[in-house]
Amino acid sequence: MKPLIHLDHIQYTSKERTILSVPELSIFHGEILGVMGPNGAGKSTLVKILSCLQAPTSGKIFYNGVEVPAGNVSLEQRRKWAVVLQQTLIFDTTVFQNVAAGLKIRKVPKAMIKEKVEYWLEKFGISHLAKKNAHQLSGGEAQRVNLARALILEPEVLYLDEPFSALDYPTKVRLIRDFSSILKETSTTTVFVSHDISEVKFLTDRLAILKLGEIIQLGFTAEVLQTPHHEAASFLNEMTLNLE
Ligand SMILES: Nc1ncnc2c1ncn2[C@@H]1O[C@H](COP(=O)(O)OP(=O)(O)OP(=O)(O)O)[C@@H](O)[C@H]1O
Repeated sequence: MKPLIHLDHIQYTSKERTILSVPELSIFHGEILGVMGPNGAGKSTLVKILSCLQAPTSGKIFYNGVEVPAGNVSLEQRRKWAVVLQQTLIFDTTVFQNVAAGLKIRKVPKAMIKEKVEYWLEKFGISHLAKKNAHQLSGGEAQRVNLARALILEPEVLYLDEPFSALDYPTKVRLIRDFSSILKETSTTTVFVSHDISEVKFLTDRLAILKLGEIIQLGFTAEVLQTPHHEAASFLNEMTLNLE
């Protein structure tokens, strides 16, 4: 199977320090790839390089088999993906206008914007908030707006960098359940950075464990979690430590 995205000998160095070194990584159409690893392992750097927010120091990125000029990506190419971060980037206007923002920039006709926004507000269970100022939302509501704003653009790839980490547990569970069915329905190829094993177990098809800028294990999520290799095992054990 031909990958949607392929990294070939990607390195990112800063002040002679290697922050990321990925000899090879393929991401396939419709899959949800989880990325876990300790603080500073290079997870966000990987997402920034995959989404061309940051150019690698060396190496090549292929999208649908075609090399992407990492430092000089066209707007058309950039619009094929959406990035959602932990901090919600909400504009000081209504929820409706927040979700509509990307379509307006793309000059989509008004009637179609209305139809699409209503559809996505409904999908994320926030139709009742359409007229509310988005700055008055709870964290969970704001993250729903953020995700709706990304998915309304029908991105070919969705990059999520710890989008649920600021939410309380029940809010997180409800949002992840809704979000998981939306991702399955839309078959959106997704890269999902998380610190939470249960999130990763529930949402992802494959899992990459990163340590000191290198992928130390990559495989089907259930297999990686059940039979982690030596170094991945010690990281996963630390993740499940409790205070008792
Ligand atoms: N542009 C940069 N210049 C210099 N150092 C950087 C740069 N970007 C990241 N780093 C460093 O690279 C390492 C990896 O950072 P990154 O944010 O990718 O890690 P992470 O795995 O996402 O961490 P966390 O779990 O804490 O969010 C860190 O030590 C960080 O300080």
